[in-house]
Amino acid sequence: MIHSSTHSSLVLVVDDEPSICWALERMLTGEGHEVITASSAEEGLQLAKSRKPSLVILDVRLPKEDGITALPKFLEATDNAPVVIITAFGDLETAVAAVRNGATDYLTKPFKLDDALRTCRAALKASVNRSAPTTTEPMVLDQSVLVGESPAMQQVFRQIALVADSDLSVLITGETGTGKELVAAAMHRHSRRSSRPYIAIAPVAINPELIESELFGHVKGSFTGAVDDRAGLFERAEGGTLFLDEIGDLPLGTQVKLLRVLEQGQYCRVGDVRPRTADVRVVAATHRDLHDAIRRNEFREDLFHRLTGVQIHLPPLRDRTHDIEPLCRYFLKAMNYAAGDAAIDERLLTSLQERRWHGNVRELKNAVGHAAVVARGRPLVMEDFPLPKPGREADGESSPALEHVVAVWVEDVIAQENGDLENLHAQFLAATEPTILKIVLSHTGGNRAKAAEILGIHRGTLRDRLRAYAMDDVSS
Ligand SMILES: Nc1ncnc2c1ncn2[C@@H]1O[C@H](COP(=O)(O)OP(=O)(O)OP(=O)(O)O)[C@@H](O)[C@H]1O
Repeated sequence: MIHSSTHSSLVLVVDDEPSICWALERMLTGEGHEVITASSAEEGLQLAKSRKPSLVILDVRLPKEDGITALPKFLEATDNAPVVIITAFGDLETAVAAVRNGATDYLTKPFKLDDALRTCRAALKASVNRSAPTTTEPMVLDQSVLVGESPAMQQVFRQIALVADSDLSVLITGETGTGKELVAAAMHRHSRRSSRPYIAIAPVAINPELIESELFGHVKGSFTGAVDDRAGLFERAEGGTLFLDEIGDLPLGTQVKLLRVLEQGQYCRVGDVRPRTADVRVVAATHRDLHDAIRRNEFREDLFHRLTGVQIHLPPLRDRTHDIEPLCRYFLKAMNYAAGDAAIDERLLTSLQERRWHGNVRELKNAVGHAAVVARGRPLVMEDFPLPKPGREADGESSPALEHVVAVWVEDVIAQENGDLENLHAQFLAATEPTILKIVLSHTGGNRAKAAEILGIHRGTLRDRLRAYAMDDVSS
């Protein structure tokens, strides 16, 4: 429940949709404010000059001059009153342009009145300490590479726009392939650090013994192989942004040192006692549940709080099916696909929206690429798409941990058996099946009929398998 504000203010709403003006007017007069409305930027500016409102709510899509272009004029006309931008076509570039041009906040249609109210209240409160925007040059709205029309992505765009220019550390969460790295890059691109380096690394990809040296650098002779003084990533990213992917896999010892950088802005090269100062914004990402990692003592709680100045969550693609059409169109356009907009019809779209997409946007992107090659310029059909990536349907989540273990196992076998690799599938079954059989049989108290039912195999097959693994003694 939202509590009422105490002061009455004059609010100007500029929107060419009467229903929006009406809803906002009702909401704000209910709060004790006076509301005036205009249906174009020109009309709104006249009112802004003559009435000097304390808050302007400004739509982006207006009949003649658009809201983003008109925004600096509203700031001038109202002596920097807060402006909340509203748009039905919120994309990242619009959000960033709005904030750059001096908007206090950003709302995407359709919005909940409660959210709008909260935003207006915060904007009115902020108006007291408001200073002029640093730039009044309208930002060029270029093609966004972070595609999304779903309310969830609109919320992500809004968060990026509002925090891009701050130095708050950011934690981006979401399943694999949801676009975490893309969000980190967008945040850097739209920050005042954009002319400085953006460095992305995944600590899991680095030899654990070398992580600290990679991050902080080392001095000559500090360990075998340290033949020279070497700058680490913090030093190389000076003034810019460091993106740490899969932060949940960072060793505990390194977590302590990272915490120090975040808290004190200082670090030492490995083997050196001289602290160095870091001016680096850290953006981290993880697909893991860090609360769970904290419970298991695998992740430091203090570091978690330090990293989450702001948390941005990217929902799985199956929970934002609205994004599937614009993403497909974007990927096809990027490939210059001949069939253009006709490439996807309603039927295909429905089938694509029904898929689980366990590999999220990455899987969709690869699938569209595959389909485009198969279809060779004609409109796409479902048969052109590769089979779905398997995932755990039971809880609707893929299991990256399991995937990882399997990947490590397979790669190990390949590395060990180098030349004479054969029967890999049988080897994998032999390595994993006894465990499954043992656990299911113990669950059924040794009842084979029940176990076969749970496993979804014939009782005779189960008997043969147990014999093959010399597990005959587990029975009933
Ligand atoms: N909203 C989006 N618009 C356009 N492309 C996207 C979007 N989201 C993801 N992609 C594309 O999908 C692929 C995967 O994205 P990305 O690497 O950012 O995901 P991730 O969440 O960091 O994955 P992982 O956890 O596996 O590292 C990339 O090719 C990226 O360009």
